[in-house]
Amino acid sequence: MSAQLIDGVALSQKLRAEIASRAAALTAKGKQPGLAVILVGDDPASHVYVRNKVKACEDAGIRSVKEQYPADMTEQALLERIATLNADPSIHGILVQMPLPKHIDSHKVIEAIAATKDVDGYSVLSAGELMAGLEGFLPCTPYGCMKLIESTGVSLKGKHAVVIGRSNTVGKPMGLLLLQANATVTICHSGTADLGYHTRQADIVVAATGRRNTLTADMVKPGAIVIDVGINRDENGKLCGDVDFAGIKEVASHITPVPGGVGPMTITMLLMNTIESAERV
Ligand SMILES: Nc1nc(=O)c2c([nH]1)NC[C@@H]1CN(c3ccc(C(=O)N[C@@H](CCC(=O)O)C(=O)O)cc3)C=[N+]21
Repeated sequence: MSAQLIDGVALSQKLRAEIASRAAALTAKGKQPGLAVILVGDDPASHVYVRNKVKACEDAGIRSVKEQYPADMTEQALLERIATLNADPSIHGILVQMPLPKHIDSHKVIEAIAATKDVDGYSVLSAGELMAGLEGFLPCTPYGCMKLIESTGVSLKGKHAVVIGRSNTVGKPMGLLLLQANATVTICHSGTADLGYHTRQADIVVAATGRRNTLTADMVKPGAIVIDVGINRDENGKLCGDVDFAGIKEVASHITPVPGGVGPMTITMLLMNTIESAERV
């Protein structure tokens, strides 16, 4: 292996230690940070993620309130729960785990969360703040990816960054953050004609398609940084990302593993946003 591993667990540990000391300082002033996590339905992956988030809060001294509801919960009931949490001064962040059951309009739910508590950074206001270059809550996954890239010590200025994927939660905000860091940005997606043509020019590739082997070694410029946002299962049920790790690690200069890369950092930045929210009160 020639590439250096970008270790999301190690970076998370370092950042979570800082988060824990900020949480302790707030708690000493009688303002312990609090995060509400709402889970509707019984998607098994969602249960794992929510459990990890709650555990991470506990470890950092953030109070977490987990609310679990059946898949047939009405949209109205969910909106009422959010209204109650909006008004609760002990709660500084509200996260509604996605995806929601089909009969619930997730856009409406996200917009119901108080702007001051949108620690996921999913609301139209948070998205607009990022677009306008204003301070606001950054979506946790792209925020974590920026921290992972920063940790390599490589400056983004003048570099060509290629994002694969255009989701509202990852691809689009990722492109904006890279742009803000003075990279030249290309956003590729399922309609891109020749993906390899673009990625071969990239100094940094961020893969966020939710599809295994989206990026293979022949598509990577030697010395590139590769960030893998994917969480998929291979034919043996083993967790894997969007990139061919085994092949690309021989070509890239730095690469994130799955698991142990972007996933833990997503949770870390959620904790960070919750602390920032509590400090603003
Ligand atoms: N409102 C909302 N906010 C989210 O931030 C959100 C969401 N909904 N819905 C689902 C996605 C997915 N997501 C992950 C977080 C951590 C890991 C993570 O910790 N992964 C571990 C592995 C965990 C495992 O073993 O399955 C790792 O990559 O090392 C993965 C995925 C947050 N999401």
